[in-house]
Amino acid sequence: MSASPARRAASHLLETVLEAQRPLEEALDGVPPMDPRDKAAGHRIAAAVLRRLGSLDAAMEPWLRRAPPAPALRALRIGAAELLLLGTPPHAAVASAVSLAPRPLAGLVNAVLRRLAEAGPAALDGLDAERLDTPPWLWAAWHAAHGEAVRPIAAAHRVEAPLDLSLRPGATPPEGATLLPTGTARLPAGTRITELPGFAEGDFWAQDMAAALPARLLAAREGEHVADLCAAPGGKTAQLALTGARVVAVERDSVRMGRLRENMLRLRIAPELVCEDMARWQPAAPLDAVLLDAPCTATGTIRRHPDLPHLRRPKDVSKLAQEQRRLLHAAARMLRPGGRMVFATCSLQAEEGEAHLAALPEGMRLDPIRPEELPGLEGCITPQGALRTRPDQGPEGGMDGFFVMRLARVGG
Ligand SMILES: C[S@@+](CC[C@H](N)C(=O)[O-])C[C@H]1O[C@@H](n2cnc3c(N)ncnc32)[C@H](O)[C@@H]1O
Repeated sequence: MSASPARRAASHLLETVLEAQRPLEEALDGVPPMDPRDKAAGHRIAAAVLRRLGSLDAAMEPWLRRAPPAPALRALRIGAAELLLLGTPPHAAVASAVSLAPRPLAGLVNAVLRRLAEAGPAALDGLDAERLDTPPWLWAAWHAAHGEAVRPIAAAHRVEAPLDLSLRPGATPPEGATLLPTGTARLPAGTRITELPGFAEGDFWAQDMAAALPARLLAAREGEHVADLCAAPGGKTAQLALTGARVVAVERDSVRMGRLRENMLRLRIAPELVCEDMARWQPAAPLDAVLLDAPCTATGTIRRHPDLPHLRRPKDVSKLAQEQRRLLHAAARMLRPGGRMVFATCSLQAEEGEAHLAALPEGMRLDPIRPEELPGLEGCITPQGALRTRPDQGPEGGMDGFFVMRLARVGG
Protein backbone atom coordinates (compact mmCIF):
# COMPACT_ATOMS: atom_id res chain seq x y z
CA MET A 1 0.00 0.00 0.00
CA SER A 2 1.32 3.46 -0.80
CA ALA A 3 0.58 6.42 1.47
CA SER A 4 -2.46 8.49 0.54
CA PRO A 5 -1.90 12.01 -0.87
CA ALA A 6 -3.45 13.51 2.29
CA ARG A 7 -0.97 11.71 4.58
CA ARG A 8 1.94 12.59 2.29
CA ALA A 9 0.81 16.21 2.46
CA ALA A 10 0.58 15.99 6.26
CA SER A 11 4.10 14.57 6.43
CA HIS A 12 5.43 17.36 4.20
CA LEU A 13 3.70 20.00 6.36
CA LEU A 14 5.11 18.56 9.58
CA GLU A 15 8.60 18.29 8.14
CA THR A 16 8.48 21.91 6.98
CA VAL A 17 7.23 23.27 10.30
CA LEU A 18 9.02 21.08 12.82
CA GLU A 19 12.30 20.45 11.03
CA ALA A 20 12.75 23.35 8.60
CA GLN A 21 11.07 25.71 11.12
CA ARG A 22 8.98 27.42 8.46
CA PRO A 23 5.38 28.64 8.94
CA LEU A 24 2.51 26.25 8.19
CA GLU A 25 1.01 28.68 5.67
CA GLU A 26 4.25 28.71 3.71
CA ALA A 27 4.39 24.91 3.95
CA LEU A 28 0.86 24.69 2.51
CA ASP A 29 2.01 26.70 -0.52
CA GLY A 30 4.77 24.13 -1.06
CA VAL A 31 2.51 21.04 -1.10
CA PRO A 32 2.76 19.32 -4.52
CA PRO A 33 -0.35 19.81 -6.69
CA MET A 34 -3.22 17.55 -5.55
CA ASP A 35 -6.98 17.45 -5.13
CA PRO A 36 -7.91 20.34 -2.78
CA ARG A 37 -9.85 17.90 -0.58
CA ASP A 38 -6.70 15.81 -0.05
CA LYS A 39 -4.73 18.95 0.73
CA ALA A 40 -7.39 20.05 3.25
CA ALA A 41 -7.36 16.58 4.85
CA GLY A 42 -3.54 16.69 5.09
CA HIS A 43 -3.76 20.14 6.66
CA ARG A 44 -6.28 18.86 9.21
CA ILE A 45 -4.01 15.95 10.21
CA ALA A 46 -0.90 18.16 10.47
CA ALA A 47 -2.80 20.76 12.52
CA ALA A 48 -3.99 18.04 14.92
CA VAL A 49 -0.40 16.83 15.37
CA LEU A 50 0.90 20.37 15.95
CA ARG A 51 -1.83 21.15 18.50
CA ARG A 52 -1.29 17.97 20.49
CA LEU A 53 2.35 17.12 19.81
CA GLY A 54 3.39 16.74 23.45
CA SER A 55 0.39 14.56 24.32
CA LEU A 56 0.83 12.32 21.26
CA ASP A 57 4.53 11.81 21.99
CA ALA A 58 3.75 11.04 25.64
CA ALA A 59 1.09 8.50 24.63
CA MET A 60 3.61 6.65 22.41
CA GLU A 61 6.52 6.89 24.81
CA PRO A 62 5.86 3.62 26.70
CA TRP A 63 6.48 1.71 23.44
CA LEU A 64 9.49 3.63 22.22
CA ARG A 65 12.89 2.96 23.74
CA ARG A 66 14.47 5.96 22.04
CA ALA A 67 13.35 8.72 19.68
CA PRO A 68 13.13 7.25 16.16
CA PRO A 69 14.63 9.05 13.14
CA ALA A 70 12.59 12.00 11.87
CA PRO A 71 10.70 10.29 8.97
CA ALA A 72 9.54 7.46 11.24
CA LEU A 73 8.59 9.90 13.98
CA ARG A 74 6.46 11.87 11.51
CA ALA A 75 4.67 8.71 10.43
CA LEU A 76 4.10 7.74 14.07
CA ARG A 77 2.71 11.16 14.97
CA ILE A 78 0.37 11.15 11.96
CA GLY A 79 -0.85 7.65 12.83
CA ALA A 80 -1.26 8.57 16.51
CA ALA A 81 -3.26 11.72 15.69
CA GLU A 82 -5.54 9.73 13.40
CA LEU A 83 -6.05 7.00 16.00
CA LEU A 84 -6.44 9.13 19.10
CA LEU A 85 -7.87 12.43 17.86
CA LEU A 86 -9.41 12.19 14.42
CA GLY A 87 -11.44 8.99 14.62
CA THR A 88 -9.84 7.28 11.61
CA PRO A 89 -10.65 3.53 11.62
CA PRO A 90 -7.65 1.82 13.29
CA HIS A 91 -6.68 -0.48 10.39
CA ALA A 92 -6.58 2.48 7.96
CA ALA A 93 -4.65 4.71 10.38
CA VAL A 94 -2.02 2.03 11.09
CA ALA A 95 -1.62 0.79 7.51
CA SER A 96 -1.28 4.26 6.03
CA ALA A 97 1.22 5.41 8.66
CA VAL A 98 3.27 2.26 8.05
CA SER A 99 3.33 3.02 4.34
CA LEU A 100 4.63 6.53 5.09
CA ALA A 101 7.58 5.21 7.10
CA PRO A 102 10.93 4.37 5.51
CA ARG A 103 11.25 0.59 4.91
CA PRO A 104 13.65 -0.38 7.71
CA LEU A 105 11.46 1.41 10.27
CA ALA A 106 8.06 0.23 9.03
CA GLY A 107 8.09 -2.62 11.57
CA LEU A 108 8.64 -0.24 14.46
CA VAL A 109 5.86 2.10 13.30
CA ASN A 110 3.53 -0.85 12.87
CA ALA A 111 4.30 -2.25 16.34
CA VAL A 112 3.87 1.04 18.18
CA LEU A 113 0.69 2.04 16.39
CA ARG A 114 -0.90 -1.37 16.89
CA ARG A 115 -0.39 -0.98 20.63
CA LEU A 116 -1.82 2.51 20.46
CA ALA A 117 -4.80 1.27 18.43
CA GLU A 118 -5.51 -1.30 21.16
CA ALA A 119 -5.47 1.41 23.82
CA GLY A 120 -7.58 3.80 21.68
CA PRO A 121 -8.25 7.43 22.73
CA ALA A 122 -7.97 6.27 26.38
CA ALA A 123 -4.19 6.39 25.79
CA LEU A 124 -4.52 10.14 26.36
CA ASP A 125 -6.37 9.79 29.67
CA GLY A 126 -4.48 10.95 32.70
CA LEU A 127 -1.94 12.98 30.73
CA ASP A 128 -1.46 16.63 31.67
CA ALA A 129 -2.39 17.72 28.14
CA GLU A 130 -2.28 21.47 28.83
CA ARG A 131 1.32 21.32 29.98
CA LEU A 132 2.49 18.67 27.53
CA ASP A 133 1.13 20.62 24.56
CA THR A 134 2.62 23.96 25.64
CA PRO A 135 6.35 24.77 25.39
CA PRO A 136 7.64 25.33 28.96
CA TRP A 137 8.83 28.89 28.26
CA LEU A 138 5.37 29.92 27.04
CA TRP A 139 3.73 28.24 30.04
CA ALA A 140 6.03 30.16 32.40
CA ALA A 141 5.44 33.49 30.63
CA TRP A 142 1.65 33.02 30.60
CA HIS A 143 1.66 31.95 34.23
CA ALA A 144 3.61 35.09 35.13
CA ALA A 145 1.27 37.29 33.07
CA HIS A 146 -2.12 35.64 33.57
CA GLY A 147 -1.74 33.52 36.73
CA GLU A 148 -3.98 30.47 37.00
CA ALA A 149 -5.59 31.32 33.64
CA VAL A 150 -2.55 29.67 32.02
CA ARG A 151 -4.34 26.31 32.16
CA PRO A 152 -7.60 27.39 30.48
CA ILE A 153 -5.52 29.32 27.93
CA ALA A 154 -3.59 26.14 27.07
CA ALA A 155 -6.83 24.12 26.98
CA ALA A 156 -8.37 26.63 24.54
CA HIS A 157 -5.47 25.98 22.14
CA ARG A 158 -6.61 22.38 21.68
CA VAL A 159 -9.67 23.54 19.75
CA GLU A 160 -9.73 25.09 16.30
CA ALA A 161 -11.18 28.61 16.31
CA PRO A 162 -14.57 29.34 14.71
CA LEU A 163 -14.85 31.44 11.55
CA ASP A 164 -15.64 34.99 12.62
CA LEU A 165 -16.86 37.55 10.12
CA SER A 166 -17.03 41.33 10.23
CA LEU A 167 -20.01 42.55 8.25
CA ARG A 168 -20.32 45.52 5.97
CA PRO A 169 -22.88 47.91 7.49
CA GLY A 170 -26.35 46.79 6.41
CA ALA A 171 -25.21 43.32 5.25
CA THR A 172 -27.16 40.29 6.46
CA PRO A 173 -25.13 37.65 8.31
CA PRO A 174 -24.77 34.36 6.35
CA GLU A 175 -27.31 31.68 7.18
CA GLY A 176 -26.45 29.70 10.28
CA ALA A 177 -24.23 32.42 11.77
CA THR A 178 -24.58 33.51 15.38
CA LEU A 179 -24.52 37.27 15.80
CA LEU A 180 -22.31 38.13 18.81
CA PRO A 181 -23.03 41.17 21.03
CA THR A 182 -20.04 43.02 19.52
CA GLY A 183 -21.48 42.68 15.99
CA THR A 184 -19.26 39.81 14.79
CA ALA A 185 -21.01 36.95 12.97
CA ARG A 186 -19.72 33.53 14.05
CA LEU A 187 -19.77 30.31 12.04
CA PRO A 188 -18.43 26.87 12.97
CA ALA A 189 -14.70 26.10 12.65
CA GLY A 190 -13.82 24.77 9.23
CA THR A 191 -16.45 26.85 7.35
CA ARG A 192 -14.99 27.93 4.01
CA ILE A 193 -15.52 31.65 3.69
CA THR A 194 -15.16 31.70 -0.10
CA GLU A 195 -18.15 29.34 -0.42
CA LEU A 196 -20.53 31.58 1.57
CA PRO A 197 -23.12 33.57 -0.39
CA GLY A 198 -22.19 37.24 -0.18
CA PHE A 199 -18.41 36.64 -0.19
CA ALA A 200 -17.82 37.67 -3.78
CA GLU A 201 -20.12 40.67 -3.29
CA GLY A 202 -17.92 41.90 -0.42
CA ASP A 203 -20.58 41.64 2.30
CA PHE A 204 -18.07 40.49 4.93
CA TRP A 205 -14.48 39.57 5.67
CA ALA A 206 -12.80 37.13 8.07
CA GLN A 207 -11.86 38.78 11.34
CA ASP A 208 -11.76 37.28 14.81
CA MET A 209 -14.17 38.87 17.25
CA ALA A 210 -11.30 40.28 19.35
CA ALA A 211 -9.45 41.54 16.25
CA ALA A 212 -12.47 43.70 15.45
CA LEU A 213 -12.21 45.59 18.74
CA PRO A 214 -9.16 47.88 18.17
CA ALA A 215 -10.70 49.71 15.20
CA ARG A 216 -13.99 50.05 17.07
CA LEU A 217 -12.18 51.57 20.03
CA LEU A 218 -10.52 54.15 17.77
CA ALA A 219 -14.08 55.34 16.93
CA ALA A 220 -13.11 57.00 13.65
CA ARG A 221 -15.68 59.50 12.38
CA GLU A 222 -16.78 60.56 8.92
CA GLY A 223 -14.32 63.01 7.38
CA GLU A 224 -11.54 62.39 9.90
CA HIS A 225 -8.06 61.77 8.52
CA VAL A 226 -6.94 58.39 9.85
CA ALA A 227 -3.97 56.10 9.20
CA ASP A 228 -3.86 52.33 9.58
CA LEU A 229 -0.13 51.95 10.08
CA CYS A 230 0.47 48.19 9.86
CA ALA A 231 -2.37 47.46 7.57
CA ALA A 232 -2.19 44.17 5.64
CA PRO A 233 -4.27 42.14 4.99
CA GLY A 234 -6.64 44.99 5.74
CA GLY A 235 -9.33 43.79 8.17
CA LYS A 236 -8.95 46.90 10.27
CA THR A 237 -8.48 49.17 7.24
CA ALA A 238 -11.91 48.01 6.05
CA GLN A 239 -13.51 48.78 9.40
CA LEU A 240 -11.96 52.25 9.48
CA ALA A 241 -12.84 53.08 5.87
CA LEU A 242 -16.47 51.98 6.33
CA THR A 243 -16.93 54.68 9.02
CA GLY A 244 -16.56 57.32 6.30
CA ALA A 245 -13.15 58.45 7.57
CA ARG A 246 -10.44 59.27 4.98
CA VAL A 247 -8.11 56.34 5.48
CA VAL A 248 -4.52 55.79 4.44
CA ALA A 249 -3.27 52.22 4.80
CA VAL A 250 0.49 51.91 5.34
CA GLU A 251 2.15 48.52 4.90
CA ARG A 252 5.81 47.71 4.49
CA ASP A 253 5.59 44.30 2.82
CA SER A 254 4.70 44.57 -0.87
CA VAL A 255 3.34 41.01 -1.13
CA ARG A 256 1.06 41.59 1.84
CA MET A 257 0.09 44.97 0.39
CA GLY A 258 -1.02 43.09 -2.74
CA ARG A 259 -3.33 40.97 -0.60
CA LEU A 260 -4.71 44.10 1.06
CA ARG A 261 -5.37 45.63 -2.38
CA GLU A 262 -7.30 42.51 -3.48
CA ASN A 263 -9.33 42.50 -0.29
CA MET A 264 -10.24 46.17 -0.69
CA LEU A 265 -11.34 45.55 -4.28
CA ARG A 266 -13.64 42.75 -3.17
CA LEU A 267 -15.02 44.92 -0.36
CA ARG A 268 -15.45 47.90 -2.73
CA ILE A 269 -13.38 50.18 -0.49
CA ALA A 270 -10.71 52.54 -1.79
CA PRO A 271 -8.34 53.73 0.95
CA GLU A 272 -5.11 55.46 -0.01
CA LEU A 273 -2.33 52.84 -0.06
CA VAL A 274 1.28 53.49 0.93
CA CYS A 275 3.85 50.69 0.74
CA GLU A 276 6.55 51.86 3.14
CA ASP A 277 8.02 51.38 6.61
CA MET A 278 5.56 53.38 8.70
CA ALA A 279 8.41 54.75 10.84
CA ARG A 280 9.74 56.55 7.72
CA TRP A 281 6.37 57.70 6.43
CA GLN A 282 5.14 61.17 7.29
CA PRO A 283 1.54 62.27 6.69
CA ALA A 284 1.12 65.54 4.79
CA ALA A 285 -0.59 67.03 7.86
CA PRO A 286 -0.97 65.81 11.46
CA LEU A 287 -3.64 63.12 11.73
CA ASP A 288 -6.83 62.89 13.76
CA ALA A 289 -6.29 59.24 14.63
CA VAL A 290 -3.95 56.31 13.98
CA LEU A 291 -4.32 52.59 14.44
CA LEU A 292 -1.12 50.70 15.17
CA ASP A 293 -1.72 46.96 14.93
CA ALA A 294 1.92 46.21 15.51
CA PRO A 295 3.90 43.16 14.36
CA CYS A 296 4.12 40.68 17.25
CA THR A 297 4.66 37.01 18.11
CA ALA A 298 0.91 36.43 17.53
CA THR A 299 0.68 34.02 20.48
CA GLY A 300 -2.92 35.18 20.89
CA THR A 301 -3.78 33.40 17.63
CA ILE A 302 -2.44 29.89 18.36
CA ARG A 303 -5.94 28.40 17.91
CA ARG A 304 -5.73 29.52 14.27
CA HIS A 305 -1.99 28.95 13.87
CA PRO A 306 -0.99 25.78 15.75
CA ASP A 307 2.51 26.02 14.25
CA LEU A 308 3.34 29.13 16.31
CA PRO A 309 4.36 27.42 19.59
CA HIS A 310 6.81 25.29 17.57
CA LEU A 311 8.36 28.27 15.78
CA ARG A 312 8.53 31.07 18.33
CA ARG A 313 11.46 31.51 20.73
CA PRO A 314 11.83 33.72 23.83
CA LYS A 315 14.21 36.05 21.98
CA ASP A 316 11.46 36.80 19.41
CA VAL A 317 9.37 38.34 22.18
CA SER A 318 11.99 40.87 23.28
CA LYS A 319 12.99 41.68 19.70
CA LEU A 320 9.39 42.35 18.68
CA ALA A 321 8.63 44.28 21.88
CA GLN A 322 11.53 46.57 21.03
CA GLU A 323 10.23 47.05 17.49
CA GLN A 324 6.77 47.80 18.89
CA ARG A 325 8.27 50.58 21.05
CA ARG A 326 9.96 52.06 17.99
CA LEU A 327 6.72 52.03 15.99
CA LEU A 328 4.70 53.35 18.94
CA HIS A 329 6.96 56.40 19.17
CA ALA A 330 6.87 56.97 15.41
CA ALA A 331 3.07 56.72 15.36
CA ALA A 332 2.73 59.22 18.21
CA ARG A 333 4.61 61.84 16.16
CA MET A 334 1.93 61.71 13.43
CA LEU A 335 -0.94 62.96 15.59
CA ARG A 336 -2.37 66.45 16.00
CA PRO A 337 -2.89 67.70 19.57
CA GLY A 338 -5.91 65.80 20.91
CA GLY A 339 -5.41 63.12 18.24
CA ARG A 340 -6.07 59.48 19.18
CA MET A 341 -4.08 56.30 18.83
CA VAL A 342 -5.08 52.70 19.35
CA PHE A 343 -2.14 50.34 19.81
CA ALA A 344 -2.84 46.61 19.54
CA THR A 345 -0.95 43.32 19.49
CA CYS A 346 -2.42 39.82 19.07
CA SER A 347 -0.06 38.44 21.68
CA LEU A 348 -0.51 36.88 25.10
CA GLN A 349 2.97 38.01 26.16
CA ALA A 350 2.98 40.82 28.75
CA GLU A 351 6.17 42.22 27.21
CA GLU A 352 4.23 42.89 24.00
CA GLY A 353 1.22 44.26 25.86
CA GLU A 354 0.89 45.44 29.45
CA ALA A 355 4.60 46.40 29.61
CA HIS A 356 4.04 49.17 27.04
CA LEU A 357 1.76 50.99 29.49
CA ALA A 358 4.82 51.84 31.56
CA ALA A 359 6.65 53.62 28.72
CA LEU A 360 4.20 55.78 26.77
CA PRO A 361 5.73 58.12 24.18
CA GLU A 362 6.27 61.67 25.35
CA GLY A 363 3.20 63.87 24.98
CA MET A 364 0.81 60.90 25.01
CA ARG A 365 -1.57 59.96 27.80
CA LEU A 366 -3.64 56.85 28.33
CA ASP A 367 -7.29 57.27 27.32
CA PRO A 368 -8.91 54.53 29.41
CA ILE A 369 -11.38 52.20 27.72
CA ARG A 370 -14.78 52.45 29.42
CA PRO A 371 -16.93 49.40 30.27
CA GLU A 372 -19.91 50.78 28.31
CA GLU A 373 -17.79 50.65 25.13
CA LEU A 374 -17.51 46.86 25.34
CA PRO A 375 -20.80 45.32 26.43
CA GLY A 376 -20.25 41.73 27.50
CA LEU A 377 -16.48 42.17 27.69
CA GLU A 378 -16.33 44.54 30.67
CA GLY A 379 -14.28 41.94 32.56
CA CYS A 380 -11.53 42.17 29.92
CA ILE A 381 -10.75 45.81 30.76
CA THR A 382 -7.68 46.04 32.99
CA PRO A 383 -7.62 48.27 36.10
CA GLN A 384 -5.60 50.82 34.10
CA GLY A 385 -8.15 50.93 31.29
CA ALA A 386 -6.46 48.78 28.66
CA LEU A 387 -8.09 45.73 27.05
CA ARG A 388 -6.75 42.22 27.52
CA THR A 389 -8.55 39.35 25.80
CA ARG A 390 -7.65 35.65 26.02
CA PRO A 391 -8.66 32.59 23.99
CA ASP A 392 -10.43 31.02 26.98
CA GLN A 393 -12.73 34.03 27.38
CA GLY A 394 -15.70 35.48 25.56
CA PRO A 395 -18.72 33.68 24.13
CA GLU A 396 -18.83 30.01 23.12
CA GLY A 397 -15.86 29.48 20.78
CA GLY A 398 -13.60 31.95 22.61
CA MET A 399 -11.66 34.74 20.94
CA ASP A 400 -8.08 35.61 20.04
CA GLY A 401 -5.74 36.98 22.68
CA PHE A 402 -5.22 40.71 22.17
CA PHE A 403 -3.75 43.60 24.11
CA VAL A 404 -5.20 47.00 23.23
CA MET A 405 -4.51 50.42 24.69
CA ARG A 406 -5.88 53.77 23.60
CA LEU A 407 -3.78 56.90 23.85
CA ALA A 408 -4.37 60.57 23.16
CA ARG A 409 -1.93 63.35 22.35
CA VAL A 410 -2.09 65.96 25.09
CA GLY A 411 -3.39 69.40 24.11
CA GLY A 412 -6.02 70.22 21.53
C1 LIG B 1 -0.52 42.27 12.84
S1 LIG B 1 -0.31 42.46 11.15
C2 LIG B 1 -1.56 43.60 10.74
C3 LIG B 1 -2.94 43.03 10.53
C4 LIG B 1 -3.89 44.07 9.97
N1 LIG B 1 -3.90 45.28 10.77
C5 LIG B 1 -5.31 43.57 9.84
O1 LIG B 1 -6.13 43.82 10.71
O2 LIG B 1 -5.62 42.94 8.82
C6 LIG B 1 1.11 43.49 11.09
C7 LIG B 1 1.44 44.02 9.70
O3 LIG B 1 2.39 45.06 9.86
C8 LIG B 1 3.31 45.01 8.80
N2 LIG B 1 4.50 45.75 9.27
C9 LIG B 1 5.46 45.31 10.12
N3 LIG B 1 6.36 46.30 10.34
C10 LIG B 1 5.94 47.37 9.63
C11 LIG B 1 6.44 48.70 9.46
N4 LIG B 1 7.54 49.10 10.09
N5 LIG B 1 5.76 49.53 8.65
C12 LIG B 1 4.63 49.14 8.01
N6 LIG B 1 4.12 47.89 8.13
C13 LIG B 1 4.76 47.03 8.94
C14 LIG B 1 3.50 43.54 8.56
O4 LIG B 1 4.01 43.28 7.27
C15 LIG B 1 2.09 43.01 8.77
O5 LIG B 1 1.39 43.01 7.55
